Amino acid sequence: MSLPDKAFPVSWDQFHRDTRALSWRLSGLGQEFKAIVCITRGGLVPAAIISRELNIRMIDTVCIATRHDYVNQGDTVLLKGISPELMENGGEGVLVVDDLTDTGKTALEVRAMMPKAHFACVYAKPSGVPTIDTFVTEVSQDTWIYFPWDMGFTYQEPIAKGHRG
Ligand SMILES: O=P(O)(O)OC[C@H]1O[C@H](OP(=O)(O)OP(=O)(O)O)[C@H](O)[C@@H]1O
Ligand code: HPA
Ligand SMILES: [Mg+2]
Repeated sequence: MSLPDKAFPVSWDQFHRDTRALSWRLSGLGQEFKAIVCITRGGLVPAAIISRELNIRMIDTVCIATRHDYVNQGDTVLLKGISPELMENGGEGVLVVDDLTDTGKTALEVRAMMPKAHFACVYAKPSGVPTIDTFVTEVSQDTWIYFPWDMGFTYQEPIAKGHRG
C-alpha cells in the first residue's frame, strides 16, 4: 500500500486536546448518550477520553479488521459485533467513536448496523465527512495521519532536505 504525499503527525497532547474539543462539540448537542460503541482499535483511545468528559460509563466495542494484503486490499472482517441491546431501535442514543474516517468505508459498515446512532471522529478526510455526524479537524485526502501510538521519538530531516512532516 503506498502512503499519501502529505504527513500530519499528531502528538499525545494534541490528540488529547482535539478529543476534548470533540467532547465539547458533542456536549453542545444537548443529547444524552446511553452508551459509547468504539470502533477498534483506533476508537479505543478517544472513547476513553470522551467517556471521562461526558460521564458515559457504558462502553462497547465493534471489532473490525481491515485486510491490507495484496489480494484483499481494503476488505474488512467483523471480529466482534455490537451488543444486541444497544442495536435495538437502530442504535438510537448510542455514540459511535473512531479516531478518523478516511474513505468512509468503516463508518458506513457500522452505520448499517445502527442507522440511528450518532457517529463521531476526531479527524476526517473529505470522502469520509458525509458518513459521520461530528468531527473536529478535516485534513485533505492525500494526507496520512500519524497517530501517537504508532510513532516513536526519532531524528527528523530538515524541510530543505526533503522532510515530509
Ligand atoms: O474510513 P476508512 O477508509 O474505512 O478508514 C478509517 C479507519 O481506518 C483505521 O482503522 P484500521 O482499519 O486501519 O485499523 P485499526 O483501527 O485497528 O488501527 C481508522 O482507525 C478507521 O477505523
Ligand atoms: O490517515 C490515516 N492514518 C492512520 N490510519 C489510517 N487508516 C486509514 N487512513 C489512515
Ligand atoms: Mg480503525
